[in-house]
Amino acid sequence: MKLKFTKMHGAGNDFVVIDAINQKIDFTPAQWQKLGDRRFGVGADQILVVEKSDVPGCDFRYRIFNNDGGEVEQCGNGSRAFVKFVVEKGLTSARKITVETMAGIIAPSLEADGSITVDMGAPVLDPAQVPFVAEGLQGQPEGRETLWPLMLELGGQRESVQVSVVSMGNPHAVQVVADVDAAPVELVGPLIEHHVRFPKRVNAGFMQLVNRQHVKLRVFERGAGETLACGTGACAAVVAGIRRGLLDSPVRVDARGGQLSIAWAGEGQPVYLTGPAVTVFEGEINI
Ligand SMILES: N[C@@H](CCC[C@H](N)C(=O)O)C(=O)O
Repeated sequence: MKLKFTKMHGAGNDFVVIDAINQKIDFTPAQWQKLGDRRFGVGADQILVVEKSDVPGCDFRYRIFNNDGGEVEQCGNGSRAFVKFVVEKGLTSARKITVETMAGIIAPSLEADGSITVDMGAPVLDPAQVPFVAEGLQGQPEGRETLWPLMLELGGQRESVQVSVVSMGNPHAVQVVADVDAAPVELVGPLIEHHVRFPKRVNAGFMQLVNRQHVKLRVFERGAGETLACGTGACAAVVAGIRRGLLDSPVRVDARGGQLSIAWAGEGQPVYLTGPAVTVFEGEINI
């Protein structure tokens, strides 16, 4: 079939966005992979699908596929692209929408100046629900937060790293590093992503503290590798930093592909993600 798509990005985290309200979509994992493939397909970190929602009060349903073909629960940068897409395509005239995701309901708003803020919902902090297997491990209490040791096999050596575990609908393991540019993201990221204590795998964040309201962040994403920015990763990192008493809301997050801003008022409260969304081009592919 010929599929119409839009290529978009949010701070360099790139997406193929598909209107599945006006096109019939029933793809296999191999077809999602082809759309995400930078050589044999279009190329993207994630493929975002716009559908109608059956949930009362929800404007749309938002589905997310990593470029490895797997469907996942949430994507923060993608949610900004989502609202821009449905407004630009005339699928809604509202600028604030409610969107059903696999992880619950989120509410992105497109402002007149083009900026987009998303109510991402409250973070999940119970390790078992991340999910993270904490049994048998001794967490290190630090303020109200617990840091968990993760044992990694690095070139025949065993090394322990300390991570905070947070779910923003999808799982994150965040560690603080002294210098994010020197952090071994490509080496350590896959080991954390596939660590046995994360039964659904995990997104691995590496955060450098610049000051109490400014961090630098790199994320090795589950199912996509290192991306130029990760919206839920930025939310999780800031939540972890605030809980550890290292950061104060709002926090500027510098990713390699752009800048995000995260605000969080504390436990039980929603996380607000603000940043850009850009339409790059429209296309059609035989799939
Ligand atoms: N880039 C995203 C996250 C996409 C999903 C993630 N790789 C996962 O598997 O959970 C973001 O901006 O949040």
